[in-house]
Amino acid sequence: MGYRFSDLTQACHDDWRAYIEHDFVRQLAAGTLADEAFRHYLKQDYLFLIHFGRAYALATYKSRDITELRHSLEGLKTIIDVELGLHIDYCREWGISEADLAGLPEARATMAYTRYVLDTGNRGDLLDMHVALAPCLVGYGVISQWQAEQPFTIRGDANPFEKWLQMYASDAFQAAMRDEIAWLDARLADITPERFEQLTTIFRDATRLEIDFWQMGLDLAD
Ligand SMILES: Cc1ncc(CN)c(N)n1
Repeated sequence: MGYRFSDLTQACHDDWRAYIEHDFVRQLAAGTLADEAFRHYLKQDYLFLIHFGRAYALATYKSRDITELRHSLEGLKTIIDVELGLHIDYCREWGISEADLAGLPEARATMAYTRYVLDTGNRGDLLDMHVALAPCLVGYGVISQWQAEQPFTIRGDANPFEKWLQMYASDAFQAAMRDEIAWLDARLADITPERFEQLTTIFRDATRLEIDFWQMGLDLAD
């Protein structure tokens, strides 16, 4: 049959574009996002990343051989060492201490998205799990590329969110995104149309939950 990752984004085209080109993404790129919206997002993203670390740990547990184990471990390390470590330092720069982060109430959008991914991983196999994780890892890499192409994007000191933009444009993050796409392409190459439909549902659900996460930031929703 020969499916690829791009077939998933194509099958969910409208939701995927609504996620990649969301107002929150545009305002970050233009440097016009309200500070409070960004702080709210940063706090909830800390909780999100903790649960995503757990999800990658589950993917590691579900691995069947050394290749899968290594791949899942790379994902886990990207979340814990690269993203979460930078995130804690970055929150401090925005006036949010580790003590603040430790006591945060979880917003409903955070709960819905993270528990959806964990549930998908629990009941499914490694491919279900990676497809549920793809809007996160691949999505932010694609968002960074999209922002780089927009005429309204401001880079450098003039943009208060420059460091956030840098993180997802970084070679380390972009390489992790490419690896994930290659891994998915290899697994999607020999699945049936029925299996592709199942995976499309998971990919669409996770993408829509990412949209809700951006919106939660804009609305300061709890
Ligand atoms: C909600 C969300 N989605 C994705 C990412 C990028 N790993 C993130 N930090 N936060």
